[in-house]
Amino acid sequence: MSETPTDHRPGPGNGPARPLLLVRDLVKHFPIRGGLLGRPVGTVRAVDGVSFAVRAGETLGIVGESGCGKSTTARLLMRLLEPDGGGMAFDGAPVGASGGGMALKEYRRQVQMVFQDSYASLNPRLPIEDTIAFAPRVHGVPAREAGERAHALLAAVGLDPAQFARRYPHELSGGQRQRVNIARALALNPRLVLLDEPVSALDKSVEAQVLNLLADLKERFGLTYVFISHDLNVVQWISDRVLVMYLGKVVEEGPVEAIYERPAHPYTRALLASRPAMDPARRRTEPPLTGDPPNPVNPPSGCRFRTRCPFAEPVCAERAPAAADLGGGHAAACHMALPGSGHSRAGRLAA
Ligand SMILES: Nc1ncnc2c1ncn2[C@@H]1O[C@H](COP(=O)(O)OP(=O)(O)OP(=O)(O)O)[C@@H](O)[C@H]1O
Repeated sequence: MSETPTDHRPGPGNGPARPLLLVRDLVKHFPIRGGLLGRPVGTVRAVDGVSFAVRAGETLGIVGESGCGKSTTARLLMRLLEPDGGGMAFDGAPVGASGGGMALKEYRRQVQMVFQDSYASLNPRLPIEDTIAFAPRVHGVPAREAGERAHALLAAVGLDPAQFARRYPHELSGGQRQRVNIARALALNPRLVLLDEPVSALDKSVEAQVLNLLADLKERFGLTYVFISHDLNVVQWISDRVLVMYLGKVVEEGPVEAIYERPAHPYTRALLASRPAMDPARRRTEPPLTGDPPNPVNPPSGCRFRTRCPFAEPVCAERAPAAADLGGGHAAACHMALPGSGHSRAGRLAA
């Protein structure tokens, strides 16, 4: 390929509602070792039964406080970590499963990732055109073609190849380095790009430029994004649908308008009330988020948010809430959120 990546925009019979990635009951527990012998003394339940779908052509935002399992989920999706339970299917094929599934090598070509730390993910000893051309070379693309692809991608991310191709990472600004990382992620013509806090380390003005670039590239190449961030404003701007995580669980998901205008889970409501640009009138009526999340080694029984939830009732300690379908693809895992649950607060929370 001498030009930029293939256009993956959905064609006839290939509509945007089709799940490109299906994630079911994903689990990752990290053992904690202690003492001189390094014996297991506990388990961090980083991701604890997470299910969702990413539809072709959409941007799925994943939000939640630090430590809720966003990055672990991304690393599981990339298969940089092996899940302890659950699985994934890409375009209908089970990923990494023996017999008939999609081989990890092919999956890793179709799914690429951009990390927060723009410097750490680039090889400091390689000119950036060689970094971008590296993966295509490994996949057997001839050197000249891989070089042409690198130049086309540099141009696509707004870096003039004549000026930038032979530069090293330390000769670039943070925003320019993140553009190179985006170009590198597109070099194998992926269909899904996982973006883990891709703009969190950038100044606000540069952040806006990189977000606009990501939106343009998505449109131009028909990409699908999973966009992970703790910044609710950024997620609102870029996402079509949003997944809210708390202590290794999905607590709410839905179209971006539903999550931001009609949040149903007390955690989502508190998160939104805590963000800086929150509408002052609404902020006054919402209980703010207080304290830190509990230790994921020993999460609360029942609903994990109950220890910080102003609406918690005895039932919340007794059993974990199932996801209540609120219509239109909006769901919340809260005993109080299900309309018709008969609970006194149901109307108040779902209103
Ligand atoms: N390799 C590991 N070994 C042990 N615990 C880990 C490991 N990686 C992550 N964790 C723990 O798993 C939990 C989830 O971490 P994760 O990085 O996925 O959260 P996050 O939502 O991405 O947070 P942040 O925004 O701070 O990166 C945390 O309690 C974290 O300390």
